[in-house]
Amino acid sequence: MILTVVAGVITDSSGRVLITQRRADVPFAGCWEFPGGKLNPQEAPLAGLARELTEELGITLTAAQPLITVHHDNPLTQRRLWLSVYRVTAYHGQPNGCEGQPLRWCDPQTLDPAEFPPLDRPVIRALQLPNLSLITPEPTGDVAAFVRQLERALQTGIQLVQLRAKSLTDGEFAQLAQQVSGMCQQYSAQLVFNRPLASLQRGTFNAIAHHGWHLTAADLSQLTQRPTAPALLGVSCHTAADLRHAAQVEADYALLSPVQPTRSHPDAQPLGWEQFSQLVATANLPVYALGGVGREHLIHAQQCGAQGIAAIRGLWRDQSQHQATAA
Ligand SMILES: Nc1nc2c([nH]c(=O)n2[C@@H]2O[C@H](COP(=O)(O)OP(=O)(O)OP(=O)(O)O)[C@@H](O)[C@H]2O)c(=O)[nH]1
Repeated sequence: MILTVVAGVITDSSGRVLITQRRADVPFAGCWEFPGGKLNPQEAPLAGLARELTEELGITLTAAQPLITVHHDNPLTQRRLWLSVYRVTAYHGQPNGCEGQPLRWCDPQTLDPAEFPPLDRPVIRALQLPNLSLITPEPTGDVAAFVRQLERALQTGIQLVQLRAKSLTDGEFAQLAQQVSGMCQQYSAQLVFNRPLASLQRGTFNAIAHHGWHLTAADLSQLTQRPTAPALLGVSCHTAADLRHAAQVEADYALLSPVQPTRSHPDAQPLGWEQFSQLVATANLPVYALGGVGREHLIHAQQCGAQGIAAIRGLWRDQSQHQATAA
């Protein structure tokens, strides 16, 4: 049996999101959740969301966009629950707990998945992650120029940086990472290190503040559970099996590639947008489109269910710099 639930993320003018507390006499009693509920038979998702938000909060929904859809299979009841979460982008009225439920407005970065039903974990991550993820190009010699260009990229609003420098030794990487880490902190950007799993597990870079890990698909396949160390764990995926494994080890997000032909992996067979959206639909974690994409693909990627786009070339230099270089 399939049960479809819709929920809405309502945001106030300072970016806080509204969460509500479940009653004492229902499953996941006392947990916090995003307001919403089960769809009635034959009901369209947005109509169901509008009905639930009126019943629960007394507001009138006027516009919403998909954020993420996640699912859970219960082998005992043989029931699959689909939870489709929308960002509410416009509504009338003032939210109230019409059913007596407590309400709270929270900074998304402070949401604690332990206080929510387990299915909300990727939903919370989707709210905490930005929609652009920069992967740095291989640093070539002039480190100062590399760091200057990174700062320009951060100034365009990049909030998630993957430091990828395959040609550097661990020692050289650590030196560069030290500088990059300081700069990312200055711009409130999250930083993940793309290094072999063994170096990350050895704690080689532990002294460098506030970084997460990014693992290749090969390294992901070595994991049987989420490593305890990184606060943020990103993984590269190319297939449905990779995505399943990423969700099993509770990675925070995946980069799914290549969506389109890309210069960095000329021999790889592109997925195309159709297959990309099919894979994202059952991924159960936020997914970025990677491979031959740039800012101009962001809206399309999100329409395909993605969190956003990840890119080297497409985000390292903005369009005006490309034109200046070409001129
Ligand atoms: N609304 C909502 N439901 C969620 C979230 N996360 C999550 O796992 N669920 C699950 O989705 C289902 C929603 O069922 P519900 O009982 O709250 O739905 P409802 O408002 O239609 O209630 P009713 O059956 O009493 O009328 C529950 O199994 C709940 O645990 C969430 O963030 N928001």
